[in-house]
Amino acid sequence: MDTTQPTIALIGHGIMGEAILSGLIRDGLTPADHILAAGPRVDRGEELRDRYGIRPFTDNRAAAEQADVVILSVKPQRLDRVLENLRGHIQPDALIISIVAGASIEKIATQLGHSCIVRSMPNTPGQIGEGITVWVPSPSVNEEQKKTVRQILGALGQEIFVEEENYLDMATALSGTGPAYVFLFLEALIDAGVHLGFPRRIAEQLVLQTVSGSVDYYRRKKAHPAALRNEVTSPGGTSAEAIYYLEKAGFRTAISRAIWAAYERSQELGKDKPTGQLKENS
Ligand SMILES: NC(=O)C1=CN([C@@H]2O[C@H](COP(=O)(O)OP(=O)(O)OC[C@H]3O[C@@H](n4cnc5c(N)ncnc54)[C@H](OP(=O)(O)O)[C@@H]3O)[C@@H](O)[C@H]2O)C=CC1
Ligand SMILES: O=C(O)[C@@H]1CCC=N1
Repeated sequence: MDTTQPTIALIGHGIMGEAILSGLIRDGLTPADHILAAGPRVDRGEELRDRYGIRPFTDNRAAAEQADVVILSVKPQRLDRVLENLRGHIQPDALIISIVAGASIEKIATQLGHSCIVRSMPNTPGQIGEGITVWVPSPSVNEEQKKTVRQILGALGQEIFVEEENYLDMATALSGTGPAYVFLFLEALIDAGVHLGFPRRIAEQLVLQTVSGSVDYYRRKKAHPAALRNEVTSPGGTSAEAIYYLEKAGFRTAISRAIWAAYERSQELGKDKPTGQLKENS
């Protein structure tokens, strides 16, 4: 094992944990034997070892004790127990990177008894290096460590450094949760195509290329989305008719309210005892 390379421990090796470790290996940033992936299921650890060559652990402490960088990638509801268990088992100069929705730097620092923390919010397209991550460091993260953070998070795609932690709850609502909105929209369009009478395969092809083509067009034209929408919207035409119905159904308001709800939920998840209560009529 090359001792000059940092050792990275992932505490939680689910969807996002795998996205991070696969990105690190794919980009040649970390040799697989420097990645320790901890989680309760032996079969999952073995699956990741066989697929990537990483070192699996079922004991979080054993992994964290050896690591220069500890990445917290468990569900928010598991975090309290995990932090309590890890307290006193982190190297004094280790860097902690959390991707846990809602969990504040202060909460992690207090529960872990460690001050060098980065809070981040990636998203699932990071699994193919096409994600975006927003991150904020605690004051004790030094410049060298910030470089390390950029490299690690860069393995998931783009990364954006921010200085205000409140942006993290906002990013959780917009980009962290964002793929869920996009997939729901894709699903709704495909189902509408099938409802019209298209075979599903053709509806999927039409929707996928329309959405990806529109995104690429927007990226290249650098025009306001409303200007590009107007290009499609002839007076008295089909687009004007469809958009009238979407606006009448409260399309924009529904999206805006959904994102505010996700933002508030992210703030709630950071509280000591996050609940799973559904807020009816809100
Ligand atoms: N999914 C997403 O789109 C995004 C998620 N996040 C954040 O990433 C974090 C992980 O989410 P995600 O990867 O989706 O969730 P997963 O459920 O896929 O992964 C969580 C992993 O943690 C493991 N685990 C459970 N308990 C412990 C424990 N005590 N110690 C160590 N590992 C444990 C689970 O094992 P087992 O399955 O055996 O229980 C599982 O492998 C969350 O905090 C979430 O907020 C951030 C951005 C995007
Ligand atoms: O639903 C969730 O809690 C996570 C956080 C970001 C995306 N999904």
